[in-house]
Amino acid sequence: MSRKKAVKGKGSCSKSPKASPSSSGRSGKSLTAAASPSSGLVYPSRPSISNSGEFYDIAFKVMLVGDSGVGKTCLLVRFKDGAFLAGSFISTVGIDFRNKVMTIDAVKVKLQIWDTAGQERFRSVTHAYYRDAHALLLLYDVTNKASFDNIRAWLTEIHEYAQQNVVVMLLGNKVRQLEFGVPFMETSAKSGLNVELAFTAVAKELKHRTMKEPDQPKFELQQYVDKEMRAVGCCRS
Ligand SMILES: Nc1nc2c(ncn2[C@@H]2O[C@H](COP(=O)(O)OP(=O)(O)OP(=O)(O)O)[C@@H](O)[C@H]2O)c(=O)[nH]1
Ligand SMILES: [Mg+2]
Repeated sequence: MSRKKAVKGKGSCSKSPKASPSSSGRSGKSLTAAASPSSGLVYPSRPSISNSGEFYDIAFKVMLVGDSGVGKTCLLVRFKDGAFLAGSFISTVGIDFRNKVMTIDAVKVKLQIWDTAGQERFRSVTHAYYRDAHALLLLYDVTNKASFDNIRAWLTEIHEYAQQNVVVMLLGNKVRQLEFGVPFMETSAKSGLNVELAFTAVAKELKHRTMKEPDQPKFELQQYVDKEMRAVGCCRS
């Protein structure tokens, strides 16, 4: 299988407005070029020159959808650049994309990730891109009930505009928002998700408080939970 180089898109997390498909900027140009193959799936046959210079074997289009403010742009920036740009919220205008090449089972997989505007007024723009998407990440904000209540409406749109076999994943974002000033984690009594961990973490905290050794570092409950979740790939049942 021959390899192709990935072409860079751009994006930012609440930093600058995104280009709409009609814009003439760099993003707008990338968008036109990337949107053209109707199958969406790309099996490159020969290498080509690009900005990012990364080779890949196979490419997929992934779309981020969900209410405005749930954190789609931030999630993409975190995934692409490993950074969280906190600060004033600037809503995405239209649609934009960024590429990331990952190695999955020794295969270089390029994800072309489309960051859509959650605002209602851009819906007709984003609908046009659903058809080519191989996967949709549907986000809600765990601190915003309305964004969760709207999931059903988003799924209706997805069923209407996306391909039938599109991969859909629901993501509850902002789980580290500690606005109540207490450690936080998500659990599921039904699946068992994180249940063991929740009780273990509390037991550890209590034990450390009770049996405090003077030269031992302070036990940080949230840090422990984060570390354990990372160690098991986030989810334990
Ligand atoms: N605490 C916390 N804040 C977040 C998180 N993700 C995003 N935010 C904040 O939420 C706000 C909205 O984030 P965006 O990523 O711009 O939201 P969006 O879904 O792209 O919104 P639209 O572009 O309007 O559709 C910003 O102020 C971010 O800093 C998170 O995981 N935790
Ligand atoms: Mg955005």
